[in-house]
Amino acid sequence: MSTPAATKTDGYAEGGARPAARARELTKAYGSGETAVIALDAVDVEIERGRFTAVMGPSGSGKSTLMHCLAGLDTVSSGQVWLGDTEITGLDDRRLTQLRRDRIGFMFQSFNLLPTLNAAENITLPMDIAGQKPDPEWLERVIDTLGLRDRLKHRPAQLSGGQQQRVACARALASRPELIFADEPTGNLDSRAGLEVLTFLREAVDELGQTVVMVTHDPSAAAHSDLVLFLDDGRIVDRMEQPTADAVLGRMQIFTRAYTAHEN
Ligand SMILES: Nc1ncnc2c1ncn2[C@@H]1O[C@H](COP(=O)(O)OP(=O)(O)OP(=O)(O)O)[C@@H](O)[C@H]1O
Repeated sequence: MSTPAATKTDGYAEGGARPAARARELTKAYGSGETAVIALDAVDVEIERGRFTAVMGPSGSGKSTLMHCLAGLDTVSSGQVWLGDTEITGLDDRRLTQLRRDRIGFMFQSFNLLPTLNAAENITLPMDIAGQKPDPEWLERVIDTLGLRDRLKHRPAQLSGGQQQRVACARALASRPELIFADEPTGNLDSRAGLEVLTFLREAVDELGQTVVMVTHDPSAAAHSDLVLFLDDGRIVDRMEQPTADAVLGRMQIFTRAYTAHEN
């Protein structure tokens, strides 16, 4: 059954739970003067803890920029960003790097696995670099939830695309981050492997209590989330709770129609 898009359009969560991340009046411009591109235009958003949020919108609408600014991977032009209770706008590089390392897990379209390391070594690599010890109980749980138990000694070349992405997912989860950002995590996968990854992200939220933010172009991927935020032209223009692929597709088509009407 399709869920109609809610009328609330400011991207703010209902209720009072402490958000995993939030931004206020977040503006990001690339370049300056007449050639400046406003990638994000005074965005207010809250990422709810323990939920799976998808970010959708046309190409160039600002999805990746929003994710990068929320994750402290990119500087903002104005406005404020918080990770948990910590305001990250204004932090120096050293503290920002530390905060990202301690609190955030990343999954990108390219898995960024090291070919010479086996799956187990790839999973713990960021923690090894940081000189941190994974919580063994947690790591075991992640490995089992992701079905990687019998693949731990395999190198990336000996794994399927879906298995490689699961290793990337386990790596993102290994340090038990407060927040996982996934940028098109199914973009390079066939539909079966993509479904596996989405199922595991869902399980990370439902069974492991993680918070996930995923940028995607794919309505059926977004249907695995709890909430879809729609971006257009650097603004959050809509949100949809309990999305279905059909409802998301219908909402995306409104963008396409708007552009076509604009061009004609
Ligand atoms: N480094 C950059 N320099 C200049 N402009 C940029 C840069 N990065 C992004 N932009 C511009 O900012 C806007 C938003 O880009 P962004 O990558 O966030 O969009 P997106 O919604 O993720 O797009 P896509 O779906 O195509 O990946 C676009 O107009 C883009 O051209």
